[in-house]
Amino acid sequence: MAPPSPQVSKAFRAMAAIGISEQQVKPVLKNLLRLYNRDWSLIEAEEYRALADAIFEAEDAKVAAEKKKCNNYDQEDMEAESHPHHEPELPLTRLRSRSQDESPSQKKKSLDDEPVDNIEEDFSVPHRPLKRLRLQNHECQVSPSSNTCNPTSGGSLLIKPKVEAEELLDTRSAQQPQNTSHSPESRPPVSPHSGIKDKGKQPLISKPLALQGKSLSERSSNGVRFKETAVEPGIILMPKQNVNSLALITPKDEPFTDDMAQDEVPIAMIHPDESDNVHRPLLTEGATGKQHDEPVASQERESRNDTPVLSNEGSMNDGLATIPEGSPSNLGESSCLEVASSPSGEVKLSLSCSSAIGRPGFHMPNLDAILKLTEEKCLHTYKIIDPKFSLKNLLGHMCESFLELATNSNDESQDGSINVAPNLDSLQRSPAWDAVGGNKETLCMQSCALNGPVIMDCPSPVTDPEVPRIPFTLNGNCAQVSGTVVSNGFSEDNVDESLSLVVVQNSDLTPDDLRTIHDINDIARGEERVKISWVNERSRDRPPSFFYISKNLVFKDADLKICLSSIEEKNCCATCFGDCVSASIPCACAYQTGGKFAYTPEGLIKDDLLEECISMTRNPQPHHLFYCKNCPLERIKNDDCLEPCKGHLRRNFIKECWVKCGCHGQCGNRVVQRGLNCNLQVFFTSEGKGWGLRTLDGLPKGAFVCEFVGEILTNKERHQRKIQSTRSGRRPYPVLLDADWGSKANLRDEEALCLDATKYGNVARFINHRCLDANLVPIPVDVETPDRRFYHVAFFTTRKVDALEELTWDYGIDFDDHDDPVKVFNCQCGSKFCRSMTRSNRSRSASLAR
Ligand SMILES: C[S@@+](CC[C@H](N)C(=O)[O-])C[C@H]1O[C@@H](n2cnc3c(N)ncnc32)[C@H](O)[C@@H]1O
Repeated sequence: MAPPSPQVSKAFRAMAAIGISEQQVKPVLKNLLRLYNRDWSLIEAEEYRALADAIFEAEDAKVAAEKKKCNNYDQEDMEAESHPHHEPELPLTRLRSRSQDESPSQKKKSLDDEPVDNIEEDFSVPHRPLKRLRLQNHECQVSPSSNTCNPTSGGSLLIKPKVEAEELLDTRSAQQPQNTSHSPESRPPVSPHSGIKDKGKQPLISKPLALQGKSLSERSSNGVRFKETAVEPGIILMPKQNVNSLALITPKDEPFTDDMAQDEVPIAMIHPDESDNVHRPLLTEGATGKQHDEPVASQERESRNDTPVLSNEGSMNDGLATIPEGSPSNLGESSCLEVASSPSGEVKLSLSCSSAIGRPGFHMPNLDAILKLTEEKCLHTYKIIDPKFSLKNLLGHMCESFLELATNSNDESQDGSINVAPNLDSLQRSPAWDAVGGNKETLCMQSCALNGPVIMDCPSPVTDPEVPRIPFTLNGNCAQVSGTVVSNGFSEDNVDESLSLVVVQNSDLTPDDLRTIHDINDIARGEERVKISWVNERSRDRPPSFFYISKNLVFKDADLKICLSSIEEKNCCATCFGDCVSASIPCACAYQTGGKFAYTPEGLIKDDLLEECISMTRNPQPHHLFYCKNCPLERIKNDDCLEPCKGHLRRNFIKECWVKCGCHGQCGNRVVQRGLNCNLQVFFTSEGKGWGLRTLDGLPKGAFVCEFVGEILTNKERHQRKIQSTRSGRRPYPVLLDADWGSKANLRDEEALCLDATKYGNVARFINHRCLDANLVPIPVDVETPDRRFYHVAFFTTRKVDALEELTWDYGIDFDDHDDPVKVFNCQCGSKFCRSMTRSNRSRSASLAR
């Protein structure tokens, strides 16, 4: 047993001095370390004040949760009596839950249940049995007994979507007492990749809410448990109530959630001075939509600090120069900030958020609430500690700065830092973009004000192409277009496009803009054998800009050599000729698939192999799993609280013939390497999933559709990107190549690889997730190297797929695993087995029961 680090011991001692036991300290400290990215100075500051606060709040919450629990139990007892035969309608997942209950993972004790002796171990490299087992497609829960490695085994695949996504608390957690009995019926459905989902098997403070402003949401039998889920960026999160601006230091971007239970108050808050009026609407008296006549954009000095605020004075229609500042790195790819000023010194700011377009359930939030929530996010993200901080003031400062810079002729930033070009999104929404095709002037439409997709008005024709204009309105709730209020998504019928246009010079287009324009007819830009069209029947959004590659490419550090010399006799069929699949005796390449070729002569994957792959993916058994002693995924976190390997799923591999084989290029055992051959289309989904991929032709069961192509990264690089993407707002879509990690002890970081299609990728980056019954299954395929640290991730149809049906695969997300660093989205897959859906159903019924 390794001793705890001196810092940990010191923290224990400091807490002991104020009467807090190590047992109380440990879980909170662990999570603070995570939250603070192991910045001990934050924890040690002010005599460990943050730590003490978090512990005290956790204790308070325990009491509150206890009360709630009692209430819920009473209610549930009543319900149980009135519905004694209620069964969840997910036989598959229930079945799996049962097996999970029997899994060794279930024997894991909760952190707080551990004897005091074990506490120290948590702060050393864990060589003890898993204290928590988690199983997902990518980070699977495993049995300690399965710590064996199968060199021929496949690996699990992982999409880690949107690390920058914001988190929501799981209201179910807040509303339901923790089920410690783990009865299968009471469990939520599990990830098809996970096989095991053991909620409540250990109390965990995944984030010290005292320092995040989050409320306590759940209490376990012997500790506090915070449950969170995530929501993708673009969704406006509304705190329910009791959420005040926090004046505290929070090292990570952990925004408030809209699932905060009503009686929960964020911990360690310092309430802002009410007299500060921080929650006054940014734009006053403008909620009527009468923007043409209303005065706007004057500077009204705030009494407290003399910063200008935005109010409605003067006409915004005359002489306003619009300066869109499309800065994806700051605002996210679907947002842009616009600054408009008039010669008389009036300045207005407008935030466009196109990701709200077409989002189901979109509604106009209250402006006060938006300001409040944004302030809270600022407080968290930027560690602003002044309780008087106000977004309104900040925006006022921005207007001031704009005026200063705009009127100072010596300031060089006029040409540099303020971009007169529209952002990409604006271009993409342009109805006239196709028509002008990148000519001297380009027309684009701006949409969406502070609070959603609002079409902006453009009453005056543009006369000077050097000064693009987007006269617009920001009235707090919605804007008017030609007399029609458009408040929720594009209402194309109502839009008078001529009034919503702005002239932008072609020279202002970024390379990203231009690339997107080139992609109009073929998103693959000729890189594939077939063209891939795209269509958006719901809005004017265009697909995101990225570099299309049809083959994986090493980014930098990946230790991957593809060389002929590594292909031995046994790895190829040098003596074959013609078509191996039609030969009477299977060649050496069929060895990996049990001496039978994986494909039929028609090029479909054979049914028995396919069914096995599907079953393994949807319902993995313990023997499908292995875990590494020193898991690269855990190691790269460089965490004091190094967790044991969460496990990896074995999969069946397909081995295709290749250049060292004697057969010809059209051999039936060369399917994936020939690339995609289906008529696919990228389209904008109607369910709020963004873009998706569909097939234009019907596909038979077992057909190869495409592979997941991207940059080959080490997981260390992935981790670094993840951190960067959180800052920049870009969304990484990595897929782990962890099939063979177990075959080598101490895999070096350069050997632990994954694929990232965020910037360089193929059409697979558009395939959305579907829980359990997806129509695609990913299968690892060996082509050019027997080294299974790298392989192709190929998608095959799990059943017959109709023309125009969306193609989906199960990312393996465990929507209930709030300890997972992957931030999940609000699943809209529509499957009756949707794991996210059943969770919210449970949440709803729990709240009904209250
Ligand atoms: C690999 S991308 C798929 C393409 C993506 N829809 C787009 O527009 O680029 C994964 C992202 O798509 C969205 N997504 C995928 N499946 C979803 C689902 N079932 N429900 C909601 N959003 C989904 C999530 O935002 C996720 O982070």
